[in-house]
Amino acid sequence: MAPTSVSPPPLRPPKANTQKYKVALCQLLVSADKEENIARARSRIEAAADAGAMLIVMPEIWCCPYSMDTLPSYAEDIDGGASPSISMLSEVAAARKITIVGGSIPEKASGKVFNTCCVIGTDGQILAKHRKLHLFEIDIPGDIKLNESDTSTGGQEPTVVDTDVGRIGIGICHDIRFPELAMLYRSRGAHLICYPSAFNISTGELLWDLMQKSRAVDNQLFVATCSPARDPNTKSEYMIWGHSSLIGPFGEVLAAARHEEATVMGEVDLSMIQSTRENLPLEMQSRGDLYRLVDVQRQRETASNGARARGSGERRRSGQ
Ligand SMILES: NC(=O)CC(=O)C(=O)O
Repeated sequence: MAPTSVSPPPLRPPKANTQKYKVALCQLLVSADKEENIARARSRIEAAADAGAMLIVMPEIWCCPYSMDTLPSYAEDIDGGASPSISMLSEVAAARKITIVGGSIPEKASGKVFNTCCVIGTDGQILAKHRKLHLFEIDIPGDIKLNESDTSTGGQEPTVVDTDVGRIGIGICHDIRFPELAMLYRSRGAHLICYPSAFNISTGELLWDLMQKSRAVDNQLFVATCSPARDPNTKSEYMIWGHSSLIGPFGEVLAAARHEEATVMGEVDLSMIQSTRENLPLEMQSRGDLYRLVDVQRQRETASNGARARGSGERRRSGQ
């Protein structure tokens, strides 16, 4: 099948028609005690909502330590309704009428473990579930070695979701390294891409700022990242980088944490997307005659819809 190029739909206003709103990034200190983590997260989210945040972004793996050895023992059955972490997020979202990008938690489903982000709407319902697509595999001799695929399974679907505060694309940590995913989200009309993350100090110092700004400026949209806080007393070799940030469509740093526990707030002004794209019209300048993004998922859907339509046409003609 010939690839079809992808151009973005016009940006739709968010459901609540909110052009400007506050985002809170809750950079939580995470311990081995799940109940304590949930209680801590709840009080940070409530405090951020009280301070006016309409969108809260949580870290990658915030209900337990980001440790491949112990992760599966903390996994929760989200679809089976046995997830204390997601229940808490739903309760708070509904009570405070806020949207939550719920970081990620280990999810157990079909005998597997996924690294999963739930997006919760202002009525407390799960609007979308994103399973980390690209598992983190790294081996720098003498520095860091980690294989997420030893314990986790990768997801199969990119995630773009309409919320009261706009259209949001989701990636989890290592997903940020794949520019095509962010381009796909832009092509599907995302205003903001959220990357709950848990970068470590080996990669974070050089790459963290660079990648979040790149995803934002390449696609001329907002990027929000949220990490757990660094625990200076950790016995784990995996030392968290931190530095949760909100980046604007021109690469502006609108909010940034350091490495310790903190909630940082920044403002998203959706009109900045349009003005950046008018001031610097990359979309119009891009050379679609030389290169282009292919939305493989949409292409598959179109092909299978076409096959279904042809099948039913043939059945009608043959009187079946
Ligand atoms: N959790 C991760 O995916 C970590 C990562 O990407 C990193 O560079 O650190």
